[in-house]
Amino acid sequence: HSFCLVCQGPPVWHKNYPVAQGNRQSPIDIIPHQTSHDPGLGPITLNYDQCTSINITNNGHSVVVEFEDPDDRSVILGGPLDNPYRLKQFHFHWGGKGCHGSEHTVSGNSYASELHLVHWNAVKYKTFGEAATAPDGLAVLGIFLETGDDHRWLHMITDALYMVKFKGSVTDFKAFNPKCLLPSSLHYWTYLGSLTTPPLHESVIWIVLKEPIIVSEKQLGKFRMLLFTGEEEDERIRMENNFRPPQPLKGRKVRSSN
Ligand SMILES: CC(C)NC[C@H](O)COc1ccc(S(N)(=O)=O)cc1
Ligand SMILES: [Zn+2]
Repeated sequence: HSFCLVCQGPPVWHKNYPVAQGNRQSPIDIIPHQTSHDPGLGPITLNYDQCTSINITNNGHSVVVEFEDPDDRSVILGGPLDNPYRLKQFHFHWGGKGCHGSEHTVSGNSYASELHLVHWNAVKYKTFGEAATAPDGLAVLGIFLETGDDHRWLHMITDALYMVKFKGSVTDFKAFNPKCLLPSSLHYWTYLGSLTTPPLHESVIWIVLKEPIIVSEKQLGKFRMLLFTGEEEDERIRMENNFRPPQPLKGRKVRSSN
């Protein structure tokens, strides 16, 4: 079964996607004391105030909230970025009950889950698809999720998950501003990497926030009621452990904002 990360997952992706064994694959294990502090790295800015989410969908790999991106209404800028990058979608990766599910790890430790806010360089490229194949085409902001108290805004997402239980389902999800999912500090690590699922394009400038957000086990559990399988399939496989393990650093530098 294609979704099973054991039989058809990361270990065999290189057969159809040889770039899986490339020199700038993601995620990676971030070792903080081995990162280089770069005083030239400024802060990142998220201009999400004119945010226009459209829908929420189960694409068989994750749950994705998509945005209208006809102009620079919602952009990330600064930090390692030479241009503003437009918000296209955000999605999550998570584990099974009680076990961890982040993609990036920190000194070998993984978090319960990881949120990815996916942006594309609309200054240099005409479409997301074109940007997704260019070395400076995408900027993904990674935010770790740690279990603890309820997150006061995450319920807006988890309350909608029952509507997109099956692979291929989509439902309206308007006017959600992901700024409410940010931690208090925007300090980050940054490095050059890739998409963490096929086609694994080496087109991502990764910006991983150091501070996790706190969500409850109950909220996280609602992600695990999603299914990898479609409504018409008789097998019902829970969507969990949809994360790629860390990949070789291959000599890359990880920089730290401060
Ligand atoms: C190549 C384009 C057109 N299609 C890409 C496809 O939608 C997958 O897009 C993505 C987008 C983001 C990521 S992650 N986990 O690295 O943030 C993975 C795959
Ligand atoms: Zn992702």
